[in-house]
Amino acid sequence: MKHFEANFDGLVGPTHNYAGLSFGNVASLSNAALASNPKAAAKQGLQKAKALADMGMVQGMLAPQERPDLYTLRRIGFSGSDANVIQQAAKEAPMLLNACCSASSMWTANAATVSPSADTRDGKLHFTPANLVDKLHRSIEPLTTGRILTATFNDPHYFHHHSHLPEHNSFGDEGAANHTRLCKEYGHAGVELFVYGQEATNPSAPKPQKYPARQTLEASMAVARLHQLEEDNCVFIQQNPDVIDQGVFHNDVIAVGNQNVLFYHEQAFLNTQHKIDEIKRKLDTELYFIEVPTAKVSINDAVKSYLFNTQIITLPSGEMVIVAPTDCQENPAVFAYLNELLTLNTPIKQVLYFDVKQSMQNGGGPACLRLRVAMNDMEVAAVNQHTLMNEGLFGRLNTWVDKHYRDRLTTADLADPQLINESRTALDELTQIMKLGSVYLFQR
Ligand SMILES: N=C(N)NCCC[C@H](NC(=O)CCC(=O)O)C(=O)O
Repeated sequence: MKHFEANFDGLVGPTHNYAGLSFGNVASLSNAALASNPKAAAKQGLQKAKALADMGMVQGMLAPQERPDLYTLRRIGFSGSDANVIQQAAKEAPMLLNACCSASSMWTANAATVSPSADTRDGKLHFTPANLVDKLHRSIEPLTTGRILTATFNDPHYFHHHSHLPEHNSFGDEGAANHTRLCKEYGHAGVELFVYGQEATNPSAPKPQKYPARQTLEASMAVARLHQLEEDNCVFIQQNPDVIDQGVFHNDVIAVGNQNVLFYHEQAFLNTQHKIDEIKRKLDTELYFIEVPTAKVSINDAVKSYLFNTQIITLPSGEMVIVAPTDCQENPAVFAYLNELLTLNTPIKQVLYFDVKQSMQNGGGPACLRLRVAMNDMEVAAVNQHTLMNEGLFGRLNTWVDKHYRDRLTTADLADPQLINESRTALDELTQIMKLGSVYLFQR
C-alpha cells in the first residue's frame, strides 16, 4: 500500500476582505483599512495548489463558505428581505455585518483536526471540525465546514466525521493549526502533537496576559479521545504564553513539522526539552529537531515573515521542500536563515517561494491555507475525485473565478446587497464543478 500526505487548500471565497476582525493577529488588525482583491487572492491560492500538484503531490481543494451569512444576521434580529437585512446591519451594526461577510474559511488549517487511519484504534481517518469560538466571524464556520468535509471525504467506510466540540471557551478549538503529526513514514503510526494556549479549567496555569489563547488543553484532549488515539501516540505541549502576546495566535505561526522533522522557534513552547524527550520516547525513529534561535530570527521577524507558517512537504523523490511565502525572501534575517538551513544537513533540501500576499495581509500564510490529510491509496481513491487538483480542475476554477469574482472589495462594499446574488450564483456553480451536492443552506 502506498501512503501520501495530501494537502487540501481552501479556495478563497468571493467576499475576501480586510476587516480587522482578529484581535491578537497582528496582520489582520494592521491591514484593516486596505482594499482587498478577491480575484487575485483566489488565483494566488490556486497557483500554489497547482504547483504542488505539478510536483507530484496529492492536492485537493475545499470549497469556501456562503457569505454574507444571512442566517446569522437573521438569528440576531435583522429581518425583511435579504437586501433589507444587509442594509439594516450595515447601518446599525457594521462590525457584525463584517463578521458575517468574512471569507475566513479559506484558512483550512483551522477547518478541522485530522488523524490518519494509521494512528486510530478503529483504523479510520477521523475529522473534527474546529469550533473556532474565540472569534465571532470564525465561530459561524463549523457546521458548513462539516458538510463540506463530508462531501469531500464522502465514504463512511474510510472516513469518520465528528461534530465540532461544545461552543464554549473551555473547548476553544482551532483545528490543525495547533496540531502536528510526526512519523517515520506517513503510513506508520505517528505521534500527534497537540499544542494548546491555556488550560481552561485550571485558573493557576500559565496563560497569555494581552491576547487570547484560542486553543485549550481541554479541547485538544477531547479531540484525541474522539479520534481514538492511544496515550502513547499523543504529546500535549503548551505554547509559550509570551509569544501569544507577541502575535503568535496559532502554533503554526511558530512551529511546523513533517515526518521526522520538527522546525520551531526557540521560544515556541513551555518545557521544550521535557517535551522533546517525551516525543523521542514515544516515536522510535531518527528525529530532526530544528530549533531556530532568537539571535538569528526574532519573534517579530517570524511573525512578520511567517517563517514557520511554511509547509514542509516530502516530494515523491523523498526529498523535503519548504513552501514559503515571498515575505520570507523580503526579510533579510529570515532569508539568510533559510539559506543557512539548506546547508545544515537536515532532510530539507530546497525552499520554494510563493506569492500569497492577499492571504498574508490577513495573517494567513501557505500553511494556514491548507489542511493536511495523510492517506493510503485506497483512501485517496475514496475521496470525491472532483475536489482533487489537476489540469482540468485548475482550468475550471480559474475560469470560474474570472467569471464571478471582483478585483476590489472594501468593507464599505459589504453593504452592497448585490454581493448576496454574486456569491450564491458563484457557489451554486462551484458545487456543480466539485460535485459537492447541496452543502450550502441557500441550496436546501
Ligand atoms: N494560522 C492559521 N492557521 N490561520 C490563519 C488564520 C487567519 C485568520 N485571519 C482572519 O480571520 C482575519 C479576518 C479579517 O480581519 O478580515 C484568523 O485570525 O483566524
